Amino acid sequence: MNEADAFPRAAIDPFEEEAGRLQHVLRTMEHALAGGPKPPVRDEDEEDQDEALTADEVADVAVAELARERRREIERAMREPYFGRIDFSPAGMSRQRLYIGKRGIDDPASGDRIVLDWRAPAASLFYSFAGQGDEASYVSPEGEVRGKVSLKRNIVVRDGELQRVVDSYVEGQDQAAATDEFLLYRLQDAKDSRLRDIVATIQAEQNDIIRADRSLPIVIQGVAGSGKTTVALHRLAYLLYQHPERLRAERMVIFAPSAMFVDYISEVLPELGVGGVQQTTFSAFALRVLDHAVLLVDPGERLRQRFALRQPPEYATAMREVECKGRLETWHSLQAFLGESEQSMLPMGAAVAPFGRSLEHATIARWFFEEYANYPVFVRRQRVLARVRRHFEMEAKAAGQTDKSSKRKLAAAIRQYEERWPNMEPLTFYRRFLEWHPELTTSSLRQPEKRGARPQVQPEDLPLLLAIHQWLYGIDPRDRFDHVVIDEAQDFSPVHLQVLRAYCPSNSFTILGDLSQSIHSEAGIREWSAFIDQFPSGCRYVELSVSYRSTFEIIEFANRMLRPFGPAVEAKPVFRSGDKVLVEEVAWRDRFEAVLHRIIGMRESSSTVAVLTRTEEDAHVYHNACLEAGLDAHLLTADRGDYEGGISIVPIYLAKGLEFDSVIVVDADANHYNWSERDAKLLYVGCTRALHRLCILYAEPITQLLEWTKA
Ligand SMILES: Nc1ncnc2c1ncn2[C@@H]1O[C@H](COP(=O)(O)OP(=O)(O)OP(=O)(O)O)[C@@H](O)[C@H]1O
Repeated sequence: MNEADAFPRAAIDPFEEEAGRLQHVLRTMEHALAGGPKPPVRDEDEEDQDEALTADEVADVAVAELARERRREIERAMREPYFGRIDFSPAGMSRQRLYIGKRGIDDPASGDRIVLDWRAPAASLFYSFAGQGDEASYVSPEGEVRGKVSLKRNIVVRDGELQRVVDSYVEGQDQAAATDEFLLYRLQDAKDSRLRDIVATIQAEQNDIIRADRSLPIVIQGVAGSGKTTVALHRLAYLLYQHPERLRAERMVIFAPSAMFVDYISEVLPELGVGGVQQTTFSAFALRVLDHAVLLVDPGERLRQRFALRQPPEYATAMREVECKGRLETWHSLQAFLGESEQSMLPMGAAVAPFGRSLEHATIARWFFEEYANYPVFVRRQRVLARVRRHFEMEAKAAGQTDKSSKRKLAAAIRQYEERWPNMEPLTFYRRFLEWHPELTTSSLRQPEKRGARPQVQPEDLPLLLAIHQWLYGIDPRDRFDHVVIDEAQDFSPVHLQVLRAYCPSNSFTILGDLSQSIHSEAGIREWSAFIDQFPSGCRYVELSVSYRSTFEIIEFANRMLRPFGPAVEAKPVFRSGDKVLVEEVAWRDRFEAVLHRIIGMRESSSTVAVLTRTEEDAHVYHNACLEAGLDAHLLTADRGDYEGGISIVPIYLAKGLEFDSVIVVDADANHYNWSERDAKLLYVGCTRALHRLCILYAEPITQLLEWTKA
């Protein structure tokens, strides 16, 4: 796009200039639509005849579908063809006006690129240029391109109409304030029920992560609301654009904390034009790989126990087990156990052939332990059995024993030998491993199995079961990933990562989380080094400290909650001021009335409002109160797979990762929140869910955690 300016910019009002340009781009796109290949209209009879299509017809259908998709893309892009412009003069060359959009657009007549895809190398200028001096550069496939920027402009187009033009940098003018103006304008919007893309306002530190080298694993510690999840999704879209030959969407995965969260983030990638990326939870992935041979003990029950106000006595033991199962030492111990188990995998004695020579144990052992040593155990078994079968068949042939009854004898001998091999179910080995470690045996696995019922395991058993599955079966090529994103990674254990690394041999990982939000502490990590150290050949570590979600007042308030509990990376708010955080005492008997009153007030200006309770039991009670008052409120519990927006009643621990325009934290009293790091983190998570308004209700005695913040 080497387009020289048609008009000297100073003489033209930016809005008028962009309105003219927009018309030109829209006309070009209309021409592209009118001139492009028209998909043939198929009648219903034809559609019914799919099975009878010839190869040429199949190819025609594929071409027609491509044409249809291309038209749909252009129609979508016409609603918002671009969102930014940067005027850049590469050294020794004339000025280029670069328009940046969600997708690249070409002028079909001239072949010129009139809009750059946001992921294109030159588009990086739009995100990395922060207006300190006019020098800028970007890395193109040919090398670094240096030059000067003379204009950076944000442009809002909705449904093909120009709405707003904000210059965040104009050569020779002091524009420092305008840099944030557009971001603030975007952040002030009320959000709907889904996470959205941020292509128009990606910040320099986020851009750096999105475009980071795919071959180096990256660990990101980001404060609440710093855009971790959003950035990870944009990174996937970027990597796919950048490496179309090496990466496939279906071989990329994002591990999210819950099915509800998967639903909440499900629209970002399609908005970015990316389909097919796997979005799942670790448990769902593990159960699928294990072919659902085990059932997960109700995960909701574990959460209810973990966040109950008073835990049963056996809870502490269960949590010690969780912690222990996540330690790398346990994984190493499992590997040692599996190494030893290998010795007992091969049946003792010879494979006795019905005709001719039998096979000595030593020969079979050489195959199993030496020749096939690099294969997973089950594959070794299959290869050995195939070789034994061939040997038996050859011996029978040599002995002239090829009639029907000899064949039957042969088959029986092979079956007999096969039956001497031990059972190769991962769970069998896991049970034996637990016998080695009685301190790790969960009550669920100790229970006698009902006939035909699938055994139940806890979430922390799954990584170890997967490790055994890998040892037995290796990795199915269909389960290999080109890139793995782990969100809320502070709740993953070192063993989770150790096991996942086998599914992604390229070590292309994006791992993100926030240690200040680690409310499942026994299950997760305390330091990022627990992950970083697992990549001896290098791993990048980045901290994101600016929170884009919440107002200045909310972030300041939430930060105070954690201060007594040691060093944490504190969130820095974007200077977006809003309402004061309201901390209000209510009489215990009036608490429902107070909440209803607040919900109704907040709902006037918020599309999403959440009432955050300390326990799931409380969430049920508040939900009932809302229903009785005629409010259409949704109860979010651990087994829910979708998130609907509107009014939500949620236990605080399930709200992690979500956000709401307004949040009411209820029952912030000493009975519900102790002076403890875990409860401080719970309140921190709750407060940082709010974008615009935060209200905290308590009945005396107020929790010390709040008392402290008031001091
Ligand atoms: N550059 C940006 N421009 C506009 N909005 C942004 C930007 N970065 C983040 N946001 C917004 O901030 C909010 C928080 O983003 P996100 O949920 O990705 O953060 P997070 O770090 O994963 O938060 P948490 O750890 O609290 O779950 C979202 O509404 C997102 O759209």
